[in-house]
Amino acid sequence: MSKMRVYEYAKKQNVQSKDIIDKLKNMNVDVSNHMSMIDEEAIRKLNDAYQPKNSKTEEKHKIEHKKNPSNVNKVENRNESKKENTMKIKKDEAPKKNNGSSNNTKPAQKSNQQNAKPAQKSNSGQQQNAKPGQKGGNRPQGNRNNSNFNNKNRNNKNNNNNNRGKAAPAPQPKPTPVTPDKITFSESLTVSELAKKLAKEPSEIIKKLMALGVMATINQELDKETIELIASDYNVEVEEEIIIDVTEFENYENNDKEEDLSVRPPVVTIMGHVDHGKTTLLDSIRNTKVTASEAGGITQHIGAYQIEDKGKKITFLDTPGHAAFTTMRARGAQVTDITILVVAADDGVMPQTVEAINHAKAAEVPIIVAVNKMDKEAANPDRVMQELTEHALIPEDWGGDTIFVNVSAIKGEGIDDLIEMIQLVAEVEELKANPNRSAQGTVIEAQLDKGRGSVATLLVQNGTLNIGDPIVVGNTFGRVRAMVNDLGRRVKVAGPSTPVEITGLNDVPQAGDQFMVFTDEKKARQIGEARSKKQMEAQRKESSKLNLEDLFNQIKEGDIKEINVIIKADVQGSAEALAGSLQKIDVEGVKVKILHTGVGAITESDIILASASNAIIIGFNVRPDNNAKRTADAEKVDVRLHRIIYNVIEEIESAMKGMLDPEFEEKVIGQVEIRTTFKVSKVGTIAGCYVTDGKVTRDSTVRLIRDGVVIYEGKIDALKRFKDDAKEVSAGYECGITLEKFNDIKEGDVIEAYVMEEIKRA
Ligand SMILES: Nc1nc2c(ncn2[C@@H]2O[C@H](COP(=O)(O)OP(=O)(O)OP(=O)(O)O)[C@@H](O)[C@H]2O)c(=O)[nH]1
Repeated sequence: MSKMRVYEYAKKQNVQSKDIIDKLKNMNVDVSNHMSMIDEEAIRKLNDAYQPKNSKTEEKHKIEHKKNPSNVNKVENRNESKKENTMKIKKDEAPKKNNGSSNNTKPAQKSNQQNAKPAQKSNSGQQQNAKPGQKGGNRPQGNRNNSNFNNKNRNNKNNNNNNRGKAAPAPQPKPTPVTPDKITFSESLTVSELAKKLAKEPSEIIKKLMALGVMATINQELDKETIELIASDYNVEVEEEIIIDVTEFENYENNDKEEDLSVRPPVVTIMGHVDHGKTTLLDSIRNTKVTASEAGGITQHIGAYQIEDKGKKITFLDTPGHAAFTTMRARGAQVTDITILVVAADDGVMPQTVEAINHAKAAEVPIIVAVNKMDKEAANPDRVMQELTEHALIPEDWGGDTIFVNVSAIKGEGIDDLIEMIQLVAEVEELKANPNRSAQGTVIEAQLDKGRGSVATLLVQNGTLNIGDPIVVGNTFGRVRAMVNDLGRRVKVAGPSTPVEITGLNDVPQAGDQFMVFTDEKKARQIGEARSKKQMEAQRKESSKLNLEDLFNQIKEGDIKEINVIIKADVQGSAEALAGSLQKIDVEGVKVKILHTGVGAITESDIILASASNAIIIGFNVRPDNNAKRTADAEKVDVRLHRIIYNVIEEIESAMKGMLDPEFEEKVIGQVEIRTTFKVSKVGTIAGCYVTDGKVTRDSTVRLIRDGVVIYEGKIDALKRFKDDAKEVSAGYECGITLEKFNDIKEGDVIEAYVMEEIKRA
């Protein structure tokens, strides 16, 4: 073809006809409109003009994409596909260039080398060919930049199009995929993913796995060991990429330098046996030190408080008891720096004293012993010391290193000494933090407040917390809206070891949850949501795991049914009380299993957990949010809302009774004596009877007893009174009875009639 019309050429170059007309006019080629014919010479000139410009246009596109931020995603995707495309082109181009300049990855290089031979052949074949245009299709694609080639082929429109348009499929045999030298993975790979990475067919991998004794399907996840095993079979190195989980607080580096650190107040927990005076001691310390200095301050119970003595602060956790201490530790929170072990001087070491010692020791927290109730006549501090030595708490006076302070919490005696000792231990411990960084710490308490929403007491352990800080607390997030200290005063900042009550979170976190401040709210939200999702998944996994284990237990224990319950309450205390009461319900054969307890409204995640584990949700003084309601309807989850614990217990108890398979009991309804028998052909033996006790009914089950031995048990075939069928015959009457498929009836036998009755559980 020697000539073509303007619009044809425009179409070929993917430009407007007008552009072609303009260009031609600039070249002094006379054209009038898009239908005008252009000759070979003009086409050549146009080709020259368009070839370089095309690549420029591409460049321009790229730049434009980068400039336009709204296109970010698109650009990334395009770049992705471009990358892929580039890889493909490179592989095919490689034989020609074969310098690996644009692709440095090993596998690609290998592929280059391997492909080198056939491609060279194809190239040389082309060189031998006098008319390259005729064999144009055989050339590896990517020729569009070769203007020479294009020019020489200008009379072959199809060829030209192939070369100019998308990469033409190379007719040369598809190069066999090359096994890479090294593959990378993170966490795990499925069989098909591994096959792809190794450039093998999945079936081949499955066969290899079979040979190793692993029966795997194509979508099965393989662990590191198996991946390594398979890869080593192909001499491929495996590298595991560790993906840093941004949702884990531990993954955030704590790069405080020594010079950034300054002394922080100690955080003290008081533990001891019941009634040994923990609460009185806490109050006593607070009263002597707080109210005195902060006259007029209305003390607030926010779960922790601070006192100041000689310019030095001490933070006390206001939640005495081992439960709080251990719950926090169980959640990975180490908040206590010093433990005060209260032992009543008149009572000595008791079981919970020992428990407290063990908790403190396990947490490696130094112990100060406060020997309390010294005002009592029966006080015997020496005995306390003596008993504690058995638990490796040896007083300094006796050559040990445990500080003992004698106090009377009720009289406020010895409190100053105790505080002095706390300061001393704190000094030895060199407790430090960096106040000039974003805050992190632990939740001491959290609850849902009717007016204020989620309220959490946070203990700042490092950094300084400010009003307005974007924060992630456990699996919740938000912005610190307001901060109130232990005196009920609004504060704007809270430094290390300070307890503050904050509002502004989207949900209620749990005691012991960690918190962390982030630079912006978006990030906080992202991380908070991701953490919540992660926790939900973990919970779901946990529940299915538990169910499996329970299944096993059920088999062992003999068909025990259980009722799965999720409790959401307005305060942690109610949730725990309810959980405790429900677990105490005693219905034989059924157990209550508390899957989850939490504080706050019933959320969608609760419903999903319930749905996944077939649980009932109990809302105590809380209600489901709208999302939760919708999901509950969709998932058909039973949500019960209550305000009185007793009602909940009653409801669950009856549910538990209803759940049981009905239990039947045999109830004897009558006795019948056989006085004579008749043999009737086709009917069998008819017993002529007399009902001696109760009655016999047509549908009762009967036992034929001879000399005290049951010789038949079954149904009545016919019950007759004289010649008529009877429904029932009562004591004192005669009747005729035939038994189902049983004729060996003898005079003197006794028929016992009974029914099975369902027993109502008490
Ligand atoms: N005589 C005397 N009585 C005390 C002293 N300290 C506490 N008590 C009394 O001991 C009892 C128990 O005190 P709490 O402070 O409630 O003891 P607790 O260890 O907090 O008790 P639980 O909270 O039940 O574990 C109360 O009747 C107090 O008044 C003291 O120093 N001297």
